[in-house]
Amino acid sequence: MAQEQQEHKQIRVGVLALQGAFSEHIILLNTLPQVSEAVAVRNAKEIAEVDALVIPGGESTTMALIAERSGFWPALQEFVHTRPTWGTCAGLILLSEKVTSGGTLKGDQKLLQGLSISIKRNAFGTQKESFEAGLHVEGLEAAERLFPGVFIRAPVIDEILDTEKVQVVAQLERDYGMTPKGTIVAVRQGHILGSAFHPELTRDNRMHLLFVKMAQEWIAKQDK
Ligand SMILES: NC(=O)CC[C@H](N)C(=O)O
Repeated sequence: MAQEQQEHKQIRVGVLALQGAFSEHIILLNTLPQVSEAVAVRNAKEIAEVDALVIPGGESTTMALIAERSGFWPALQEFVHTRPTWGTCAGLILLSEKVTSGGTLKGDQKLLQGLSISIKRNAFGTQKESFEAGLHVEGLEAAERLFPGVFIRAPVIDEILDTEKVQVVAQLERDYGMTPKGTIVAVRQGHILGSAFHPELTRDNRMHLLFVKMAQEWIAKQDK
């Protein structure tokens, strides 16, 4: 597990807990000394009390539906557009600007749209086609040690819509079935990070550290 010296103020991180793999994120975030506390976020009141947000994997359509029906969607969208946010898998889908294919809802899926990318859902097939891929991740601590990318009914980023704003953070190192080497699986745009894989399902907290440091730096710049 990665340990780092404190440079910035500790942050309180929320994990969207409407559905999906949120507890695993909370556990890994709580291993980091940079995090004062990681908590579940389910409504507008709770989101107002965190410095940064993680949107976990799960089912993007279900999460959107719950957020909308409970009246949480506007506060969630406002947060995503103004504060550090990281989406993993279904979270990445929700953060994208456009969904091109895959799944049942296709073009009319409700999205938070913080990342100028287009997404293909379920790009690798069904749950059975889940796999683990070693990844080089830009900015990761001890980057020579590949990150274990766990892909479960994962999306891929099929197009970057704004190449000036969006930075590629990880790509597949080889072909996986029909999905070719070089396919983009993690990106960053300003205060938003997105990954197609599930770092919360590993014992490696380096992606969480990467996000938390990114959030701390971004917050420190805003406070200046
Ligand atoms: N593991 C995941 O988060 C899968 C994402 C899911 N296929 C979706 O479309 O939302």
